[in-house]
Amino acid sequence: MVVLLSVSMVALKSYRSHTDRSEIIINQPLIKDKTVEQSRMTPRKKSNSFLLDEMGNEMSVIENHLFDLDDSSSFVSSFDESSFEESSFEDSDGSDYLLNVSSMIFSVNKSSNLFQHGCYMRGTIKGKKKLLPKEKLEELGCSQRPPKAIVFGVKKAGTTTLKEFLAFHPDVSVAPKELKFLNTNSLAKQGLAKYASLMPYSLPGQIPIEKTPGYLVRWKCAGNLKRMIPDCKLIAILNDPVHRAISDYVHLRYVEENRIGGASELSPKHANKVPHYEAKSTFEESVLYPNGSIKVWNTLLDTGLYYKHAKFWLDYFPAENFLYLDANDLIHSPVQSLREIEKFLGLRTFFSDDIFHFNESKGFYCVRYPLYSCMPSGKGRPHPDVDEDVIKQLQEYFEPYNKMFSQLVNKTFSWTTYSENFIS
Ligand SMILES: Nc1ncnc2c1ncn2[C@@H]1O[C@H](COP(=O)(O)OS(=O)(=O)O)[C@@H](OP(=O)(O)O)[C@H]1O
Repeated sequence: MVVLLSVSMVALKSYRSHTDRSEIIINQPLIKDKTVEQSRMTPRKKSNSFLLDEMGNEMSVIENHLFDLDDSSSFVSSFDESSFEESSFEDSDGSDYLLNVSSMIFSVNKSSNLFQHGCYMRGTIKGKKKLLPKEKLEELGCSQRPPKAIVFGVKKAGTTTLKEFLAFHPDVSVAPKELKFLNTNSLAKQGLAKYASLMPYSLPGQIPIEKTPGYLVRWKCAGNLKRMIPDCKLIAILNDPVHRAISDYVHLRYVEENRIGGASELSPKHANKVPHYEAKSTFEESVLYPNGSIKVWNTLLDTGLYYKHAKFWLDYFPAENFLYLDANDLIHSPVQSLREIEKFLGLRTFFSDDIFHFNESKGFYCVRYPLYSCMPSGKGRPHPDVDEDVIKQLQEYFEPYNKMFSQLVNKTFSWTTYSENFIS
């Protein structure tokens, strides 16, 4: 019990260190007669650990944090009462320990608006957002508005993570799913009102954003968007085209083998179109003919011709409407990428280092405050070992296009030039 109380103090301190208006109070220890260590070793049940939002909804935050705990073996092995107490009061580490606390329930004071985000309550069950009551929506001027900005590229460059990160900004309202609205002419013809009806609610001052990373390479989307939202801002995150192709290949094989949504990408009806996807049993076979020449028409590769795609879009929107980010920056310094977006969209500065923590086991930054959020399990799949000569051949193929793209957008990317030892 003594241990539980001391852990409670730590948790309280951790939250307070992050917000002035923290109203979070410890409600009660969940497991009264176990030590923290015992409870940490117990397989977690959803019902064992949750956070209540203002409206009394369970939030998945602690559940997610527990997932993290399983990854942090060094912490588990070094854990004991004294080390916990000793190190837990260090400022930056305190909140990490908070992530590992499973043995209590927090409740949020009803007067706190810590978990309100725009027209929603954030972080209700399974991370879903819950719309505010109707009267409140009216009072705040909430409505479904068409996007003012779109994350329009590129598939497998970290767009989901970017969207998840952006969703924390108080001045944006992000569509939780890819709308793919511009992909289909018949849908796009239904116009702005239809587009808006698919978007999340936003406050008058918020920027509504959707992310569909396929837009960049589907050229008809440019015309469809221009007709509806001629001043739309367009953001793309771009990774090394060789790495991207491998990631896309892994994704397609997974889709194919599991026959899940998206299988149409491999459907034979597309086989005569150029470009189209081809994912054979190995990556090498997918991108090279038996004689060793490159299948340039394969969407796995065509998508990485950023110069070609960006140039096409420039016929529809002025250069200042585009922001191209380097995926490696998002991986290594998410705040830098997000600040670039804030500047581009004219948003106030919100993102800072203490919002993120580096998840060692995933190898990526995740959000740790105000709610834990990390990439879903479908991301970060292991990549196959690709023949080094094939990698080199693809790098040689892409490099001239990478350079042309850099000139076009006046920016150097970490993958613009492949050095001798470039690791894909
Ligand atoms: N936090 C973080 N920072 C930077 N990059 C990250 C992060 N999380 C995931 N990833 C990488 O994103 C890859 C998936 O990209 P997308 O989300 O664009 O995929 S998708 O097009 O929506 O399917 C995914 O590719 P794979 O590793 O091939 O799965 C990850 O490498």
